[in-house]
Amino acid sequence: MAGDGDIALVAEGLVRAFGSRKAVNDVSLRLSDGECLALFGPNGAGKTTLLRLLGGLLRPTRGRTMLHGTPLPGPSATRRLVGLISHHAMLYPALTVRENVRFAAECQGVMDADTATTRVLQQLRVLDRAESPVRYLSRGLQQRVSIARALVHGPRLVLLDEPYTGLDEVGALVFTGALRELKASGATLVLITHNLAEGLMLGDRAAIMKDGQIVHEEHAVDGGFDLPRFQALYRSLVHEAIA
Ligand SMILES: Nc1ncnc2c1ncn2[C@@H]1O[C@H](COP(=O)(O)OP(=O)(O)OP(=O)(O)O)[C@@H](O)[C@H]1O
Repeated sequence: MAGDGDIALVAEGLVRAFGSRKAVNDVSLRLSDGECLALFGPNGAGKTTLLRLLGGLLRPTRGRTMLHGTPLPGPSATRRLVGLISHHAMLYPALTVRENVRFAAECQGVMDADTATTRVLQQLRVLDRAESPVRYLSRGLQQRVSIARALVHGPRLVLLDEPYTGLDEVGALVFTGALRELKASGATLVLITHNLAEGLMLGDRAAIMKDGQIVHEEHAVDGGFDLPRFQALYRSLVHEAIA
């Protein structure tokens, strides 16, 4: 699309219906390289559905998503640019940490899967457990391995659905560091979290979803957000939804 050179992700008029219910109802977004959108909203607002549409993991009922000018879901080369991190570890429990991550690297066509695996395990501070079968790891460590697996191929669009669930303080810090590095390398991030402080810390932009629509969006000012003001705004929108 002309003029969209630095726009990594463009979503236009996305609608996704399940039966007669529209889980996502006319959402448009434009995200640049290195930008992080923090996405908030009450349960059932449509956040996960939107994330899956943005990653080309779900086909929209209407509208389209373009990643660097290529429609999603697109060819596998384009799909390889996407990494999804959720709070479900979805690892092979009998395989070791290294085997799980290397297998993902190989499936994603990474040239030197061994080196990439070691690098990402080091980044997530789980290299010392590389030869342990995943089933012997605590839930928090399993979550770090699942993050490593999602990042091993160096995705340019990283979709995060409540990724901090199950991480302790150290795990959360290590993970935040990894996300900052990703952003600095130019990856585009979309982060769903119910923790406003956490989301606003990483986000350059913040959006609130309600009933399938983005009802509020704002950019960070001077590199940050006014947390108390945003919390009050969020509560007023969500309480209005409950009333
Ligand atoms: N596969 C599906 N089939 C039918 N309905 C679905 C499906 N996936 C999602 N929905 C419905 O779409 C709506 C939005 O769900 P979604 O999971 O996107 O919300 P969410 O904002 O991520 O919620 P939460 O904060 O609870 O994770 C809900 O009403 C949900 O029941």
